[in-house]
Amino acid sequence: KNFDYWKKRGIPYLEPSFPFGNVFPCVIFKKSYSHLLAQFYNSSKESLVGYWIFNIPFLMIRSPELIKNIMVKDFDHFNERASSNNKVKTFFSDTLFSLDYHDWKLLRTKLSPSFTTSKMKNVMHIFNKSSKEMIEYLDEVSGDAVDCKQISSLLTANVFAASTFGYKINCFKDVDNEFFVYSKKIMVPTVANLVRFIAFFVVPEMADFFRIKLFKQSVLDFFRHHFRNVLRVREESGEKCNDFIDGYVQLKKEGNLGDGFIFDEDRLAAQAIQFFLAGFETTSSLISFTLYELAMNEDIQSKLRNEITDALALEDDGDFSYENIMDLSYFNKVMSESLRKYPTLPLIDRKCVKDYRIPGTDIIIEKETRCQIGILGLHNDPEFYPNPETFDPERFSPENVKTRPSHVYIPFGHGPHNCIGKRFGLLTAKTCIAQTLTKFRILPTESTPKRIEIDSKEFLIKPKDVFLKFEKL
Ligand code: HEM
Repeated sequence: KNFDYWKKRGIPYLEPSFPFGNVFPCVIFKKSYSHLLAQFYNSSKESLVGYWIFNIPFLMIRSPELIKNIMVKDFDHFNERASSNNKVKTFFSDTLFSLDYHDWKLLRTKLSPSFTTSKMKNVMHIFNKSSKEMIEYLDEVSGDAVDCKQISSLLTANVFAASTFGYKINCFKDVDNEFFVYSKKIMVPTVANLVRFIAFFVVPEMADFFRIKLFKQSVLDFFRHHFRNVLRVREESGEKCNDFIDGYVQLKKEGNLGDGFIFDEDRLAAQAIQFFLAGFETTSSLISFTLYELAMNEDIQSKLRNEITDALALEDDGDFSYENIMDLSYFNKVMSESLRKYPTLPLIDRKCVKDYRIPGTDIIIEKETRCQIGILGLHNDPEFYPNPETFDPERFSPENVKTRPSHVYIPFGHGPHNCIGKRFGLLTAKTCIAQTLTKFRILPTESTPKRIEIDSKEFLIKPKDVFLKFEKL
C-alpha cells in the first residue's frame, strides 16, 4: 500500500514491484548494491527521485545543490542516518553510525581528537613499517602474478592491528594469523554478509525484525577480548604510544560523558571495532584500485614515481613524513581520481528529522524520510566528468576543479557526519603506494582485465580479481 507514496507527494519515482520494491536485481545478486544505486541515479535528470527498498520509500538525492543543503547547509533537518536508532541492542548501537543525534554529537566530539594532524604524524611510523613489510614480501615474489586484493588486505590488517588493537603482527609472514583470519570473516563476500550489511546500514527494521546480528558472536568476542587485553596492559603500565589506544584509556578515565553516556569497556571496544569495520576494506580497496590503474596507465605511473622519488630523497631514513606525503600535488590528483572512479564506500545516507521544504519549490521532504546519495553514479556522471571511464588525474587540477559544482566529489562525505578516518585511510594508502613505486614497476599480467569487475555480492565497492606483476626497478 505504500507504493503510491511518491506519486501522492508529486515526486518523480521509479516504478516498484511487489515485494522487493526496486531492489530485486540486488536480491538475486545480478547487480551490486552500489551499481543499483548508480542505476537509480542515472534513471532521471530530476533533482531527486523516489524508489522503494521492500515497502520503504527512499529518496535518491541527485542535484549538487540539494546534496550540499542536506549534508551541510540544512544539516539540522538531516542530522541522523537511516541506521540511527537501531532498536536491537548490539555493539553497533554504540557507534557513530547508529547513535541518535544527541549521543552521536557527544561521541564524535570525544573521538575527533584521535584524528588530528599531530595524531596522524604519530602513527606515520605504523604506515611506513607496514608498507615496508609489503615491500619485503613483493621482493620475494617479484616477477610472479600477485593478488593485489590479498596484499592490500594484509597491509591494512597490519596497520589496523597495530593502531587500533595494539597487536604487533606481520600478516605477510603469517597469513594464518588469527587477527587476519577473523578480519576476513567479517567481510567475506557471502549472501549472508550482504544481507547483514544491508539490514544494519539501510533497513534497520529488517535487522530488528529478524534479530539479525552484524557479526557472528565468535568474531565479536575475538575483537572484544583483544581490545580489553590491550586496554588493561596500557592502563597498568601507564605507557603512552600516541595511538588510538591512548585515547581509549583517557576516555575510560573520563567515564561519564554527561547525560548518562558512560564509557565502559564494551562501549570503547565498539569504537575500535567500528573504525576497523569502516576503515579496513575501504582503505584496502582504494589501494587495489589505485595499483590497478597505475599498472594500466604507465605514463601516469612514471610521472608519479618521479614526484615520489624526489620527495623521498629529502628524507634521511627512507620513511615518508606526514608533510612530505600529504603535499605531493600529482599524488593527490591520482588518489582523488582513484576515489572518483571507485568510491569504495559508495553510499551516503541521511534521515530527515524535521520536515524540509526544498528551497524554491513546494516539495516537502517529510520527517523520517530516508535520503541516499549514490556516490558511484554522481562520480561517473558525464555532465561533471566527461568520459568517466578514463582514468585522468588532471580532472583534479585546480582549473578543472573550478569548473565543477561543489559536492559532485564526495568520496568521504561532507558536513558534520563526514568520514572521521579520512586522513588515516588516505595516509595508509598513500604510504603503501609511495613505498611500492620507489622499488617496483607495476605491470598488468596476461589475465588482468581491461576493465575492472566489481564484486556484486559486496556492499562496498571491491574489485573481483586483480592480479598484477611487481618488477624490481
Ligand atoms: C579510503 C578509505 C575510506 C573511505 C573512502 C571512507 C568513506 C566514508 C564515507 C563516504 C563515509 C560517510 C560520510 C557521510 O555520511 O558524510 C564515512 C564515514 C565514516 N568513516 Fe570512513 N572512509 C574511509 C576510511 C575510514 C577509516 C580509515 C576510518 C577509521 C579509522 C573510517 C571511519 C568512519 C566512521 C566512523 C564514519 C562515520 C562518521 C559519522 O557518522 O560521524 N573511515 N567514511
